[in-house]
Amino acid sequence: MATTTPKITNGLALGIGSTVNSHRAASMATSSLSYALPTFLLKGWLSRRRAVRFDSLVGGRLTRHRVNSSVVRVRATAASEEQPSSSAPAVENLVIIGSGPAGYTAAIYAARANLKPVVFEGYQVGGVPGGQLMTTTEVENFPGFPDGITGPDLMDRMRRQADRWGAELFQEDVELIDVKDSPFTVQSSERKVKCHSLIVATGATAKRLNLPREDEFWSRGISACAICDGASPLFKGQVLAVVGGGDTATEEALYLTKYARHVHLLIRRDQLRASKAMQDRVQNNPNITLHFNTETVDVVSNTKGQLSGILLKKLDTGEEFVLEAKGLFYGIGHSPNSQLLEGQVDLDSTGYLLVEEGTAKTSVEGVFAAGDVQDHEWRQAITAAGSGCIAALSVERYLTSNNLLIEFHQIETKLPVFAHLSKMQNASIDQHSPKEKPKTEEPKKELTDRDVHEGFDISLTKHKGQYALRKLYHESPRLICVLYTAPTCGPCRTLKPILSKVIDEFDQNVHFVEIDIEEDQEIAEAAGIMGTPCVQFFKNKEMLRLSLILVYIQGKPILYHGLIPHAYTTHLILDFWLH
Ligand SMILES: Cc1cc2nc3c(=O)[nH]c(=O)nc-3n(C[C@H](O)[C@H](O)[C@H](O)COP(=O)(O)OP(=O)(O)OC[C@H]3O[C@@H](n4cnc5c(N)ncnc54)[C@H](O)[C@@H]3O)c2cc1C
Ligand SMILES: NC(=O)c1ccc[n+]([C@@H]2O[C@H](COP(=O)([O-])OP(=O)(O)OC[C@H]3O[C@@H](n4cnc5c(N)ncnc54)[C@H](OP(=O)(O)O)[C@@H]3O)[C@@H](O)[C@H]2O)c1
Repeated sequence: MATTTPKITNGLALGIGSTVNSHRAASMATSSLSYALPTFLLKGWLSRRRAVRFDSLVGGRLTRHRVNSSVVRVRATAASEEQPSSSAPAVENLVIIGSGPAGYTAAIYAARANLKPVVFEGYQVGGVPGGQLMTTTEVENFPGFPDGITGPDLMDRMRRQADRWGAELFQEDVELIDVKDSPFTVQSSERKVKCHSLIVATGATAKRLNLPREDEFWSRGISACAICDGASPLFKGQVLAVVGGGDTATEEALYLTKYARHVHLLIRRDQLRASKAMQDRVQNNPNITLHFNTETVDVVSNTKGQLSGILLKKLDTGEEFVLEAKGLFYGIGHSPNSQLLEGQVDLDSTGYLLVEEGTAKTSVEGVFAAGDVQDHEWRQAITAAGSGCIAALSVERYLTSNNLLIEFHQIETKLPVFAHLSKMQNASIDQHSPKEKPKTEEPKKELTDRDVHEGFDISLTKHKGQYALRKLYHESPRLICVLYTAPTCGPCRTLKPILSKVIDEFDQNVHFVEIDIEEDQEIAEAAGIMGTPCVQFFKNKEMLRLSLILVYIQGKPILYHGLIPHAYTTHLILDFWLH
């Protein structure tokens, strides 16, 4: 964090240390591979741009402020205390790892207790930021929403609530923790944080079947997210299969009936594990066939190399046969995301974090666990949220009883200094912009009647829909970035605002088009989209094979099973193409 020389303004010593330190917006492969370019998710580029810190000397006391949207937080230390040097790493009260219902609930409680929790929301390990509910449609059992709420909406509300109360949110993966020495160390992809307490709320990740040909057809017929990929042209009007017998599998089967000709549910036992309500729904749906005692052995392909069927084995008779289907969706449960904790905290034999019964306490004092990572039984959004609350309240007690707690008071402020700082923050962001905006604006074209009718204006950077894409494909001299989304796709929501920010930086050099694959099926089909979100780039009527460029930029092979797990940044990709 670069801190400028403090200057005295109205009795405040201001040292602006914006957290802006990078323009990177790294990409992440999630579910689909389109030509050479896989699905993208971009890192929390914005999250590093939000905070402005300053210190003040008022009445002989050093006070640390942090301006963050509507809140100034004030940390008061006695005048006699040694003042921390700006380079000395502070020890945080609490770090929370995870951004599902458990992580955000813990963040809300801890922030309201003035602990100023640091939250690592995750980026590409352990699922999507926002957690498992980002991959579902309606959540009908979370109290307070009598008409239901979509998973992504619910998570968006929780995030905003945590943010509003001053939790410090970083969309980064935690890569390493050390809880053997106190204070603990938490190392993310971007920073190292010392803390007195830790809440692990890393949730769980969808399991794979590990079929012999799984890698070959992953994102080309096999998917673990019906909500993300079900609407893609590859699956529309086709016969599909879902494997699993729990709530996830039954929900996915029901969802897929919206698009598929017929759905087969492949259940390994002679009964479903799903809740009664879900069992009733699948059993009463004429578009779903249930196959009990059925093991999924492998997938088979046709002469064109497309997935064309599923090799099944009847466990009661031993008979093997091929079921014709164009897609296979996994709904076989989740494994706890506890790899980080191995060797640090006690886990059970299946990897779940062990907690003292009825508490959030793990085997290490000061380390607490919440949500699915410690719960192999209930695994619901509300139980995860509840355990997040318990963990945060436990942390508060722990810090108080060990005399470690430093309070960060929340002051809702309309102080002039806030407005002043906001301006400085914006200035600081502009200052850090990697590129000057071009001095000469592209001349606006005259609008034709058709343009007006369709609302198309080529001088604008951002567009929507296939008409715009066709026009730009033929007429735009710029790099065209196309984002394919689906209305129910949670990861698309995570990606959109971040990608939009990256596009803003390259404003006059790029055209951006969002294609809703449900609305513009034809173009999604022509583009070979197999899942969402998916990004493609075009220049001079040619699609750019970016994976090759990514390899070239990084100077080492980064393709992994056809996806880019930790690729270079879209920012750099755009940079490369623009220069
Ligand atoms: C398709 C589907 C539908 C569901 N529908 C419902 C429903 O309708 N009602 C209901 O009650 N429950 C539902 N559930 C279950 C519910 O989603 C989970 O019980 C709940 O999300 C668990 O919350 P969590 O906070 O423990 O973890 P998760 O939601 O799994 O979140 C974990 C978070 O940790 C982050 N993370 C992981 N590793 C790291 C790391 N190293 N660094 C930083 N961050 C990391 C991930 O990015 C993720 O954000 C559903 C589950 C699925 C899969
Ligand atoms: N609407 C909702 O409320 C909702 C929606 C989704 C999830 N959830 C909750 O989230 C939690 C997780 O649910 P889930 O459905 O993801 O997981 P789950 O309850 O653990 O069910 C997993 C299913 O997959 C089967 N399975 C596991 N491994 C398999 C394999 N290798 N081959 C074939 N089948 C296999 C299991 O079979 P067996 O039964 O034989 O073990 C089981 O039927 C649950 O607590 C659930 O209630 C709730």
